[in-house]
Amino acid sequence: MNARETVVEVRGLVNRFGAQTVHEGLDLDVRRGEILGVVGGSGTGKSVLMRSIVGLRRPDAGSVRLFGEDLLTLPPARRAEVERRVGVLFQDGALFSSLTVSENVCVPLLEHTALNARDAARLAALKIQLAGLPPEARDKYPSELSGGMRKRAALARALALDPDILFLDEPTAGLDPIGAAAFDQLVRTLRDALGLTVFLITHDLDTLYAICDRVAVLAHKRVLVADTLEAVQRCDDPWVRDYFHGPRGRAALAARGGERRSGPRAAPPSV
Ligand SMILES: Nc1ncnc2c1ncn2[C@@H]1O[C@H](COP(=O)(O)OP(=O)(O)OP(=O)(O)O)[C@@H](O)[C@H]1O
Repeated sequence: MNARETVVEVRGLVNRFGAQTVHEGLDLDVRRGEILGVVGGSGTGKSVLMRSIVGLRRPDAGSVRLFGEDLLTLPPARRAEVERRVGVLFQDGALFSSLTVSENVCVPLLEHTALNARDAARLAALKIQLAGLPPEARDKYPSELSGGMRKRAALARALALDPDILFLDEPTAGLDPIGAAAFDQLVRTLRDALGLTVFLITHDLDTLYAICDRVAVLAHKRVLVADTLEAVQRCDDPWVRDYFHGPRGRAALAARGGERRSGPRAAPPSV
């Protein structure tokens, strides 16, 4: 792994919604093989940043390069090739409610590969297993799953096409502490085993401490700092101070020892 190779390069990003400016000259690099935690107060534009990177939103200015390519200027066939290297888990999971877990995972396989239905279902079964779901989950509908299982089903779908980079938008939100810890470890195991790069939006301090190599803080319409957790914590910004050194930040820090995942998780700071 070349830790310095950049797989996502965002430069001078500007995103506006009417009179509201969400990003103003935002720069960010994501390096191959890292788990980058993306944090920031509610509404600072973490999801909009993710959508801009994966080509779901055309920014008002600036450039986004994914694997060296600007998705928005690529011809459709080339764009589809790059998109195949990207797995996305949206905040709400975004599973099709009328399809079973297996059918949900088959959707990208049938859309982007020449597999027939039977082979797609076989491959989907492997992805479902990889995401830590039992075989009996395959034929269940999303409404029949727990929140944690739904996240895993969405992860299985995000992994369907063997992506090189995984975008996860608050994957542990709403999970109980043990489920959240297990999901974190699954993400790290997948990164280690598959050599994935992970862009992980979170409010969860425990996730940052447990699995992130670097942390990017969104504030003041840009990335305030992107560095190791230790370096970020030294950043002299009021939001960073409150987030990391407020009561919940201290609780998460105190839990960093062996008991980190067995005790209560720090709740997200109110933002
Ligand atoms: N399609 C849209 N139309 C208008 N405004 C939007 C749209 N999408 C996002 N916004 C606004 O952009 C801002 C950033 O939204 P975004 O969802 O990226 O925030 P976030 O940092 O992910 O927040 P949270 O942590 O609460 O999920 C918000 O004020 C939101 O209302």
